Amino acid sequence: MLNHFEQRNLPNEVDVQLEHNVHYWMKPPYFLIFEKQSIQQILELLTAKNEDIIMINKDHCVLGILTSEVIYRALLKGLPLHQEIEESWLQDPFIVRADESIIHVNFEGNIIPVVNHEEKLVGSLSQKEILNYKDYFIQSIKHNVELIDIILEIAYEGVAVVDQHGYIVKMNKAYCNFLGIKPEEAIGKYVADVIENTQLHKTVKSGIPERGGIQMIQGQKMIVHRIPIWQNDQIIGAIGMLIFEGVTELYQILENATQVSTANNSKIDAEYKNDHNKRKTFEHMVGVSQALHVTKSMARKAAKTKSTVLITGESGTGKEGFAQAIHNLSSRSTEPFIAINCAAIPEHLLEAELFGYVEGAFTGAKKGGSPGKFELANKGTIFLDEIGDMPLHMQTKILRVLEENEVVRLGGSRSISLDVRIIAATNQRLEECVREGDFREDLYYRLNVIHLEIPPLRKRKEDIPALIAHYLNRFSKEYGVSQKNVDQSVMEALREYDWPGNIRQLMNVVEQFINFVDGDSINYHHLPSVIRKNQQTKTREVHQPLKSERIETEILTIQKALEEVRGNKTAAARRLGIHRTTLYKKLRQFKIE
Ligand SMILES: Nc1ncnc2c1ncn2[C@@H]1O[C@H](COP(=O)(O)OP(=O)(O)OP(=O)(O)O)[C@@H](O)[C@H]1O
Repeated sequence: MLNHFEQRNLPNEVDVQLEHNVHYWMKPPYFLIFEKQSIQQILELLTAKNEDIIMINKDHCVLGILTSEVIYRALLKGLPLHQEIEESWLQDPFIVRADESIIHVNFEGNIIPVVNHEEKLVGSLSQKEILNYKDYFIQSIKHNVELIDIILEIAYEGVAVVDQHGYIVKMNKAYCNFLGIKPEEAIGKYVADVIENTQLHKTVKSGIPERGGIQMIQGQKMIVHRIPIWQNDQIIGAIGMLIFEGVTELYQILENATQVSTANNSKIDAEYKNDHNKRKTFEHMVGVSQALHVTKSMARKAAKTKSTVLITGESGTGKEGFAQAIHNLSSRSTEPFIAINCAAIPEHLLEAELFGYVEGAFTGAKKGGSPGKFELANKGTIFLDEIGDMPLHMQTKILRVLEENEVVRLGGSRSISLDVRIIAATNQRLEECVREGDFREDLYYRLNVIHLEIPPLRKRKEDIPALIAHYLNRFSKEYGVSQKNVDQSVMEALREYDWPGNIRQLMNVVEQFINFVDGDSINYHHLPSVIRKNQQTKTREVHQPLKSERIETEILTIQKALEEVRGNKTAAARRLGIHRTTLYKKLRQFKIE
């Protein structure tokens, strides 16, 4: 009887992928039978196995499932036992692919055939196996939830979580103890009715994270963090944390820390302040978006290598900041970081700037000559900004320096060997420049060893509230004015704006707020007119295709900026927070007079 089973060429185990890459191994036996069997043969098999049967062809492709019910019905009709099974008797099976999640498996029916990507049978799943797994899955979810609860409960910090409307969904023991209430007296209530002086209901509206804020609770100054929770570009709630046991504990920690630092680290501190504070590190790159985290983590990896890095991104996205942060994290951090903007230096001076010159190399050359940026960057890093704007003949010379690791000063003949790490940046699409013959292909590949693409601000809007808060704080300290609050309508307009000048433009807007807003509150009418207009245009044209909408907003923004400065392009570029060359490019591209 068993010769009806065909198990040749079938794998011993099948790997069915579950959620989160958990794998489930299926084991034989397979309840299989080839096509064209007689009723009698099938009947014997069903009696022996008490399972439904998967019918397959010679290629192990599933033809269908045969149930005992169908066979008995055939016999009742009076069909002879030697009658061959007909294809029409087969039931369409519910098939699962080997890489599918078992969570989504419909477990009606006894056996579910599992097929590979070619639709060939690779195994089967029984109802029992699926139910076992579902039990296991539910248990593991329960376990994770319990684990989170335990972590929250043992934490010293008070933790409260609110939903997007400001209603409490979780409050741990530490917070409840501090407030002197039971969790059930807090959960489901509006947070402002439970926690004194809370701002969490505002955090879910503004999206501004606050770390180390001071909040008076029960007459005591508490240190709090308020962190919005984002999901798919939407705020879905916020977490509030009470840190330490009030400010006294913080002072204690601070005192301990400063004692240690003055005793042992004063020299290191002074060096740190002198050197690092002048330059950016990754901590200076503010933002909470996934896109920024991914870019930072790639850049941290790049810092550990010696390779050339090409940073691309729109103007004002932070390319130079990233270049400095990479240098500061690299083994060259104590050596020079020399930046040069290739677009800002007139073509005839660029060569002398980069490679230096010897005495008498040209009229007006300094006595004794002068080293170029490459020499100055020796052992450190040179940052070649706007490399896409470099003239072709200079590209050839840069390539030679890269290949030979040495420079010859202008007018000189002696080669000076160099050990310089190169980080180049551009806001142009270099592949296109290569295609159009404006950029050397060999130099492009030489520079593009590690490519870091910094996303524009409009593609990481979660960063906007954090950046606004950061710059409000920084500029109010710099200008010695009191902290200002941002009205919700202002934050909405700022979040909706596309920021063509990216973070540089955002900085300028915040600086204007600090300089021109008299009271403590920044309201809608304080917004620059381009941002107000943008929001109005967006609301009007919500049904238009996204691309044309963005272009139109950009044109409006540029036109408005030009009007405001009576056509002065340098001033308009400054106002927009973009480089002058970028403005010229955009004027040409959009045919703005
Ligand atoms: N993530 C960030 N957090 C805080 N400030 C930032 C961030 N990214 C950029 N900035 C600030 O924005 C300004 C512009 O950054 P940067 O000069 O590095 O941009 P860029 O891409 O090199 O611009 P360009 O292409 O015009 O030269 C700088 O003042 C920088 O400090």
